[in-house]
Amino acid sequence: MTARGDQVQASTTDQRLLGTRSPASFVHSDPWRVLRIQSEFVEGFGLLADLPPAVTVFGSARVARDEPEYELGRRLGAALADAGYAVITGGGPGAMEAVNRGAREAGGLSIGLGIELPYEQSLNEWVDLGVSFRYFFVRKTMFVKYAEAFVILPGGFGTLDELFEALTLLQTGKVTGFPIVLMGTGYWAGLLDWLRSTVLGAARIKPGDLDLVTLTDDVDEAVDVILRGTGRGAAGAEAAAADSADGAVGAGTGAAGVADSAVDADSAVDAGTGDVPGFAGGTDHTGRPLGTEPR
Ligand SMILES: C/C(=C\CNc1ncnc2c1ncn2[C@@H]1O[C@H](COP(=O)(O)O)[C@@H](O)[C@H]1O)CO
Repeated sequence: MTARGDQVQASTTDQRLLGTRSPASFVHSDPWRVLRIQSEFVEGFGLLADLPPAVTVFGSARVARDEPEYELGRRLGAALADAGYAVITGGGPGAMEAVNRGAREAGGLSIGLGIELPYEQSLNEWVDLGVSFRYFFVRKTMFVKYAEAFVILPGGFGTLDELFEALTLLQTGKVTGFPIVLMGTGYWAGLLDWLRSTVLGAARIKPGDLDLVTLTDDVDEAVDVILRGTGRGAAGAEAAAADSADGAVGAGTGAAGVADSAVDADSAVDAGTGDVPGFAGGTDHTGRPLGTEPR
């Protein structure tokens, strides 16, 4: 910038920064919030950049520990860990806790991306690596950017929001080769019927849009769909071979991709060893800040 004559200010930027005490209300202004938003992205990217291949699982915060859905989440977390995936959840109670718990118990990496809520809320005790976000939209970016697939367990508004965001990202081609598995045939049947009869009936979606999800009650099938859809393991190699024989390319085939230039192609995933080179900035399951030591 050049300022001459009347445009020259009486003080320098440094003088104003160092010499004036801003009113506290400044921290509630939008420019200040932009900095906070940026810092959440930086913290999230920094924490998660070196994750091994991961799957994000959504589901109700209100599932009790003695409900069958809790057991389902726990088995799913364990099966994903056994298949070599880190597991990412919202870090809360209910189905999120069940999935984190299953992953930890099976020796997998259990991640929780919490959200600041009006009432006190901490990450569940089964989270090994976690961070809490102020802003839903920043947290949502992390769920997509650092996972190769979504599994959606039965849930309420939060889960439905996450399901439909995932569907929209796939439908609009913002992400590709990104399996979405809905678990709980009985729970989701009514919604899928309505989508088929009313939404598809009114031509508000196209027939292929309903093929973007796989519906199952079977944990092994869910994992198999993910391995195939992301081109991993024996199931993935088989699916890739079938694709190349058919010359077919499309959603659910080949390695997962993200059709957004903001997302790095080489997102530092160490698929070879599954090692997690070193995390800083998060908390462990006791709430202690994680150090910079490699795990
Ligand atoms: C309501 C209760 C706790 C809320 N705590 C949450 N912690 C973390 N993530 C949450 C929480 N509530 C909703 N979410 C997100 O939405 C999905 C669950 O929403 P639903 O309406 O319960 O289906 C979940 O996947 C999270 O990402 C009770 O203590």
